[in-house]
Amino acid sequence: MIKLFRKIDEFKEYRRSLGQTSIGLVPTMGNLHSGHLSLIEESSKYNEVTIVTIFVNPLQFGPNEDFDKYPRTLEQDLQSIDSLSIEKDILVLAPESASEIYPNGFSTTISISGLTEKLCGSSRPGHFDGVTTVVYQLFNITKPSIAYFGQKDFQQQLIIKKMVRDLELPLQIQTMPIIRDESGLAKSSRNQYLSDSQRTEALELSKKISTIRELLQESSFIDSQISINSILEETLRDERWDYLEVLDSNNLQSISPTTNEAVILGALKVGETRLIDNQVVKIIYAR
Ligand SMILES: Nc1ncnc2c1ncn2[C@@H]1O[C@H](COP(=O)(O)OP(=O)(O)OP(=O)(O)O)[C@@H](O)[C@H]1O
Ligand SMILES: CC(C)(CO)[C@@H](O)C(=O)[O-]
Ligand code: BAL
Repeated sequence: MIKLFRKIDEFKEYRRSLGQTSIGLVPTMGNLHSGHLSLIEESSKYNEVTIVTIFVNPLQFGPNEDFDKYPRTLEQDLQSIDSLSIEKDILVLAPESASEIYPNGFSTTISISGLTEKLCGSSRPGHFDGVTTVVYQLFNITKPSIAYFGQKDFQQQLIIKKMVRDLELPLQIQTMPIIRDESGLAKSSRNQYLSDSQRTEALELSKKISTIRELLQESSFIDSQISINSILEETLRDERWDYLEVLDSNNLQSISPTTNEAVILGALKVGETRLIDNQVVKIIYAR
């Protein structure tokens, strides 16, 4: 059964009636695609009740970003969830206005330091404060046992895990693999801004990341370092690239001899659309 809530107070009352049952949370900004649906399916496999939140959070958008044009497609989203034919309960919380989440006078910011300054944090100042503030608020409202996030937003899921550890929040965080289309493009709501030729151009992102992954897999990190550095340097001369980096997947620090897993992260602007992607790879230090 799918049950839609547009008012937080009504949702909270229903949530109280559920008591201690296992609850999985899937926070989204809507315009659901197969990436989101994979999180919903995973949650409903392991939990009695799944809560999907659909909220385009104004706090995480910068002044010149796409908050106004971000696709809002609630009817279609409900149909997509329905088409999964999940037998367990799915609660969809889609607040009718931002004041449901941030009532008049709300003036708190949750701000995590350390992981938030680089990559998307550096090109989108304040973005992660907006994300952690809304996610904390959503955790508080929904009180899940576990929450599901996509690896596509790699930096985001690390930051959320850090928040949960630091504040000792009583829930688990599960990160789910990136769902891609047949061409290798990571599914993203923003893909729909792309023209056909831009979709082709967007493939540079996953291809470049794959090239670096292959280099890391083929040789030891020491051996591959020179070729990787020259790819990074050459790529970043092209202004469409916001970033392309190889970092320790645990803490987003530079790779060191104790790193056992790396993540290659990239952000590419295709026309007006900024897309992100990443791949995780085990590091080989010597052969
Ligand atoms: N391709 C994907 N595979 C797996 N999870 C995904 C994918 N795309 C998004 N998610 C996850 O779904 C959750 C909600 O993401 P969101 O609603 O921002 O979708 P999105 O498609 O990433 O949108 P955007 O285009 O704004 O980046 C996040 O945890 C995100 O990481
Ligand atoms: C986690 C999230 C739903 C918070 O608004 C958003 O950042 C997203 O969709 O990844
Ligand atoms: N999935 C990340 C949300 C954002 O780009 O604002």
